[in-house]
Amino acid sequence: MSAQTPTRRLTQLDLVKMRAAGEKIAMLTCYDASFAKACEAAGIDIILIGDSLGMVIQGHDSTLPVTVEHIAYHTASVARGCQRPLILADMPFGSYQESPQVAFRNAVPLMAAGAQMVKIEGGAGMADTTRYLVARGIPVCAHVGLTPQSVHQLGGYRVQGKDASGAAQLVADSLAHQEAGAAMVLMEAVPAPLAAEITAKLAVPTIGIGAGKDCSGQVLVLHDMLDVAPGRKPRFVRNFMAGQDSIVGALSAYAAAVKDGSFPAAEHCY
Ligand SMILES: Nc1nc(=O)c2c([nH]1)NC[C@@H]1CN(c3ccc(C(=O)N[C@@H](CCC(=O)O)C(=O)O)cc3)CN21
Ligand SMILES: CC(C)C(=O)C(=O)O
Ligand SMILES: [Mg+2]
Repeated sequence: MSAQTPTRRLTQLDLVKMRAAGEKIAMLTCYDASFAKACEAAGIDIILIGDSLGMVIQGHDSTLPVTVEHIAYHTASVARGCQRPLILADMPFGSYQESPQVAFRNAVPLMAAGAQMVKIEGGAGMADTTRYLVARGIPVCAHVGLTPQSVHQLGGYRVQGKDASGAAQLVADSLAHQEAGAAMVLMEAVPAPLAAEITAKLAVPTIGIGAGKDCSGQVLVLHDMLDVAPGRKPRFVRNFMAGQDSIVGALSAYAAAVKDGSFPAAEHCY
């Protein structure tokens, strides 16, 4: 954007235009106002207030203990810190699975806190919830593939869609959410060729994390790509702090690498 362009929040319509224009969408998780300001300075398009905050902020070993109140608190903090990025809030474990009605009730405080879209995990079985929220004015991003809130059912944080039936299921899951009105589909830890096939089949933008370079955009967990904590990281993480002397520099390097297609490289893919 030029300096003259008035700053306003990106909307789901802007994401559709970006996909159509072939401009990659750069998304990052973020949980507070100061980092939101840094994300904005770096040209990040979408900020996700992820339930990964349960792990990187709260120190739990899964995302399951995160509540609607936690996400709302961090969403309000992020919203105060930036003007341009689209604000996407995760619906946490237990806040939407029971029924579409419960999902709507719990999406309300997230939208009131400043979210423009909410994200729910799950396949075709959650499409009716997407439909219910969308019919009531709440844009939805569907999160398919590796769905961390189901870690105990999946038997760990494992790559999804590796065999033919798993791949067919992921295609069906993504199409079901699009048909139900999802504005965006996020795919986590799926083979790159499968994510490319799904992106080609869908009209809505797709966001990948460990899903190859052919998605419409990419997302990473902020603390992972800044290499805040030592230790083993998922294959899809790249340390963008390396060679940078500031946080905004690292975030800008990430945005640039997403936009020019150099991230993710083959070494980050399944
Ligand atoms: N800090 C952080 N980063 C994340 O990306 C993240 C979270 N937390 N919390 C919620 C989930 C959990 N995530 C994870 C965690 C580990 C792997 C992982 O290590 N995967 C193996 C793949 C194993 C296989 O081949 O099936 C890998 O080696 O990448 C993937 C996603 C992604 N999300
Ligand atoms: C890893 C991303 C996609 C997420 O859902 C989160 O940060 O909670
Ligand atoms: Mg999440």
